Amino acid sequence: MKLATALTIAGTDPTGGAGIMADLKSFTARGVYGMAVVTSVVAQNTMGVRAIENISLDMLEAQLKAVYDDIPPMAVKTGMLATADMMRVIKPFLSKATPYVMDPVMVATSGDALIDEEARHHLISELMPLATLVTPNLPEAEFLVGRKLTTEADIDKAAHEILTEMGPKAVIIKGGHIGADATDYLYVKGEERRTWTSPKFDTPHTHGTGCTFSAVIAAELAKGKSIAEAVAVGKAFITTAIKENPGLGKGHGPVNHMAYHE
Ligand SMILES: Nc1ncnc2c1ncn2[C@@H]1O[C@H](COP(=O)(O)OP(=O)(O)O)[C@@H](O)[C@H]1O
Ligand SMILES: Cc1ncc(COP(=O)(O)OP(=O)(O)O)c(N)n1
Repeated sequence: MKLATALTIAGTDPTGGAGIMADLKSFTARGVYGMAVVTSVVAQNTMGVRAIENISLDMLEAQLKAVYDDIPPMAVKTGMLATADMMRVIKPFLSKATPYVMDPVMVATSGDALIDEEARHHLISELMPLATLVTPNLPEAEFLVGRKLTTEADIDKAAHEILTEMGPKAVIIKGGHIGADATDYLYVKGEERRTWTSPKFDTPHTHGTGCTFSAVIAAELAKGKSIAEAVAVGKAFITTAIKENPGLGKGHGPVNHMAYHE
């Protein structure tokens, strides 16, 4: 049986809610064969981040070569990339020929920083031009354009700036942080804006929502879906996953990767 393949390049979460663990669960839930390259080992749980140990650059490259020499992925997703040096190692493995979803992870829900200042800028200048889709939440989009975004018009303007000045094919700005609903705004070069809205659930269990959403989109792109089709599945998946969260942990609990069925 032939399966689509997807690779995540990201950090870990030993409690399984975010990072590589959430990505692999999401790939599997969407029927895609998942592979994973670890960038940082993160001692974290639903209450916060306790310690971070970055993988050496040699080991990072060795993992990437092991994957690409054997099973080149049909889509790639990046999450936590802690330093600019790590991005320099990863960049040669990314190509515009393979769909690439960049989740510009900067800070965990707990408020802990996951990547350093130089890395934030390098993400924009070096990796973003290669991305098929970039998936910032509102604070990440604000960092990208360097100003506060409070209205829909602000979001439109920021998205056009990201597309024209930073070079990805598409950007989706996730609005979980503003408004009464959870509305996400997708902008694909040369196409009309599209939005997806779901009810905003009043729950603390949103750990790993960004990881899960972007991983599902990468899985759908690996199957050959269009960006808009992939986002539609991502939105339906994450909405159900939050709604049906398993209520685990003492802080911001994880979502349910097994709840969504088409
Ligand atoms: N409380 C919530 N209820 C419903 N959907 C949510 C909620 N929080 C986030 N989402 C959705 O989950 C997806 C991932 O969002 P995330 O990266 O966490 O962004 P944000 O930080 O803006 O919430 C988006 O589709 C977002 O709209
Ligand atoms: C290793 C690792 N990567 C990313 C995150 C952030 O997860 P994300 O889904 O963006 O959002 P929250 O977990 O902050 O909801 C993480 N915590 N750990």
